[in-house]
Amino acid sequence: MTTPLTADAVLRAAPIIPTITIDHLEDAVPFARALVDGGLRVLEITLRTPAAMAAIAKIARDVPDAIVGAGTVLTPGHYAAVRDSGAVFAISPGSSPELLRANAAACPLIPGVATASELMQGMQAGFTHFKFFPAEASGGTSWLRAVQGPFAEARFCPTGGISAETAPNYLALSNVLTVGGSWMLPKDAIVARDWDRIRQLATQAAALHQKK
Ligand SMILES: O=C(O)C(=O)C[C@H](O)[C@H](O)COP(=O)(O)O
Repeated sequence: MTTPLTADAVLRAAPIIPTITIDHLEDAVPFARALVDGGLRVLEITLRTPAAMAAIAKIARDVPDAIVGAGTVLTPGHYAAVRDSGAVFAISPGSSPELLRANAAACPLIPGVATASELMQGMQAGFTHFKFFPAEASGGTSWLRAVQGPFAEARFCPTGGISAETAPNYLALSNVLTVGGSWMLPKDAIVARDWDRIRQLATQAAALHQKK
């Protein structure tokens, strides 16, 4: 078995992490290939559909350049299933004491936070890398700037309500390693299986990267 990537390496591997919901398992590989070909290799597959877990396993097997992880990891049970599915990382919109106790050695867990208290709980449990969710609704770049002082070691993947227009403002912050979002995945393109369009939108999203 290969050495697992750290949360830091996962979040530094691409400037933007698309948050992907897979309705049809047969879409998983062409969808992932389009994103990777466009320059977005870190993929968050949300556990919102019955196909999600099998989609992660298929992408892990068939798209070797992808760094595929699971999103919407809400419970230790989800985390354990994700770890066994071939996911390289697990990311959560929030954090519970039970989830923070998960042994994250084999598959880095990136818990979600939206308050200073949640950040303190996560850091006390040994985490330094977090999803900031829901980013726009929780204070956006102002929140991230405000926590730089008291929580200098914390690093973030802000997600939730971010667009192509606002992503560069987040990427300019020193405590932001990457930005998550679904703005480059329009529903009509997915339904039409227009993977060329997804690849073009991924290319545009990857170009937002400024200095990371
Ligand atoms: O399901 C999860 O684990 C989440 O954390 C939520 C997703 O990351 C956001 O829904 C993506 O945000 P949008 O770019 O606003 O679509």
